[in-house]
Amino acid sequence: MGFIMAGLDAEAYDRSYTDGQLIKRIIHYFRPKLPLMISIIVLVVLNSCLDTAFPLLISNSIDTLVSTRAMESAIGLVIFILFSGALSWTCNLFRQRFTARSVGDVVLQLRTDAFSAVMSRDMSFFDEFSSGKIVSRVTSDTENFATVVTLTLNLLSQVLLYVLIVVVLFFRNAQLALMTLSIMPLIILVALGFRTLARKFTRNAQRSLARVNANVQEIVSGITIAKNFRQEQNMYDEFKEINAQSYYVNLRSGFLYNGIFPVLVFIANIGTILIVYFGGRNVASGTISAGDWFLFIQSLGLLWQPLTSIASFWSQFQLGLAASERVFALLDAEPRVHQVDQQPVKELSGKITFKNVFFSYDDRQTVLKDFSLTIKGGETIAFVGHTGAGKSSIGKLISRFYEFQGGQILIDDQDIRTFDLQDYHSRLGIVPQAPFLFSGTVADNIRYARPTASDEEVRAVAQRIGGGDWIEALPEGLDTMVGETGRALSMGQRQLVALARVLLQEPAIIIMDEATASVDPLTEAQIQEGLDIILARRTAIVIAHRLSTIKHADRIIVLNDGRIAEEGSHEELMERGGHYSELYNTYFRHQSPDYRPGEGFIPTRV
Ligand SMILES: Nc1ncnc2c1ncn2[C@@H]1O[C@H](COP(=O)(O)OP(=O)(O)OP(=O)(O)O)[C@@H](O)[C@H]1O
Repeated sequence: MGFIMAGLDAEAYDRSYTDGQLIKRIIHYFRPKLPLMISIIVLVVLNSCLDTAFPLLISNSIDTLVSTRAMESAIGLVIFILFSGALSWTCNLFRQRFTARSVGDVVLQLRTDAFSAVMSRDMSFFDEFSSGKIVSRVTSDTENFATVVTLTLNLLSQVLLYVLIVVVLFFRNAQLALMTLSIMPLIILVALGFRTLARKFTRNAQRSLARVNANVQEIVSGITIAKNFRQEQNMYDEFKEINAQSYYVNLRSGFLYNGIFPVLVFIANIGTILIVYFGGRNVASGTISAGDWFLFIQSLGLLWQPLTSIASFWSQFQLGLAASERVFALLDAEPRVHQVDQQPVKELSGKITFKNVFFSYDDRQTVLKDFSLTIKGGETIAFVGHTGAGKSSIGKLISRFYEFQGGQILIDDQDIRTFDLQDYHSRLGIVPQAPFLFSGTVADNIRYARPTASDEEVRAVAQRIGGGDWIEALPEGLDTMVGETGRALSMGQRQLVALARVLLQEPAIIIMDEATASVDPLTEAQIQEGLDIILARRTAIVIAHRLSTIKHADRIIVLNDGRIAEEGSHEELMERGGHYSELYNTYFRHQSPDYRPGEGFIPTRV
């Protein structure tokens, strides 16, 4: 049992909505479709009237059969059956078409909203939640939402039919009508009890599917590492377990749904037995006509149908409601990064000030504690420090990807929280450690920074990086396809594209997480040349891994456990013989051209 439910907990941003709230939200989406919805309702009413008239007319005809004009009534009946059949078919056709159109349009809108909600979430959201699960909210959950609406419309037509038939039956014989309806409370009670269980089971089924999606997505993205470490069997075993969970969860909900239907039909059949027996007695005693008896028996099917179909619909109906709940939770997820104003960001000199900043990703650990630092406009700062010291976190805070909990961050002496974030990001160039390229050509990827840039501008910036030699080395130059995530290019080439991209953007502040992957000396030189151009005249925050970058920086900041341990130039810090010289000997010294393996370390004066 534990295994079946493991990992199916709600996401932190999930929330529960009442049915009323959900329906209100759904109606809100349908408001622009009002004319189409009115047409659908008119067609539903017409359909239901025709379906009610059908048994009514046959019942009347049975009564007239005993009269002398039996033949005439039979012909009239045939004509009516043909006419009402054709009309009902036409109404149904248009109803289905209108429904498909309006539901399709709403799903289109909902999916667009879900997608833009995902796009606007801050980075903490993506760190916290698996991309596979987010994907399934935008794709399959919005699809399931469509089902709920289509079913509701079908249900509406059935309920209307139900009401019409009940009215007709009461007019014919109130006593028999009451008897027919006496079973109804029992059916409703069973259906309601089932409802709570069904919602829970369906929600688990969706979560287990999202888990399968997330697992497959992670495995496919990390397949190189998996193969490298020969983890195929482990991955397979993990998938088998998650897939088996999905199987059991679905099996359980299948049993529930399949079990409920026969129960409801059984209760409905008790109603039929009552009507056949008591109705037959009434006919024999002459209280009701044979036609009326037929009408009651015939109507029973129509009467139970909506109730039993509510139950059989319920699986999909619940699936749709749970899906819409998940989509709305995604839409309503609270942003963690809060801007207090939306001021436009014009030219920036690039001065950055941290004033007593406190920052943590979660409750477990405070990454920056009372952190203060001023970076002058145009200055190049190299952050160094042991892994986990907080270097990248500083970059993420300047990028405004995460919210800090205390203190102030000022950009050009203005609070970072007052900026229009889109505007601010356009002044910020970010070069990640492993550059991500989108499928398309090299030129497309460079142009990503400024879509309006002409071919000449793209070519010009590419030429500026490393003299453009690297473009010649690509099979089709700037038109070379980079493949998914840039897989068709070497790591060095990807870095060069990323540099050209940021150069085209002309940002005021550059945040660069320097690549640790080693590249050949020629590419290294091209990258260095590109960096010299990019970092000049801009504020640059470099999470440095290469000795040459560190030596070229205006200032080196040594971080230790979220605090500044030392700062100064390479020479000053080496002279001091503290934390930096220790780091130098451990990490950077082997990159020096003067380094000879086996000659030992430069002694530090700690
Ligand atoms: N998204 C995250 N969620 C929770 N904790 C995080 C997250 N990212 C980093 N941390 C934690 O914050 C601390 C600082 O991480 P950070 O990435 O800033 O270090 P770093 O100095 O850049 O390390 P490295 O050189 O290895 O990249 C680490 O202890 C890390 O475990």
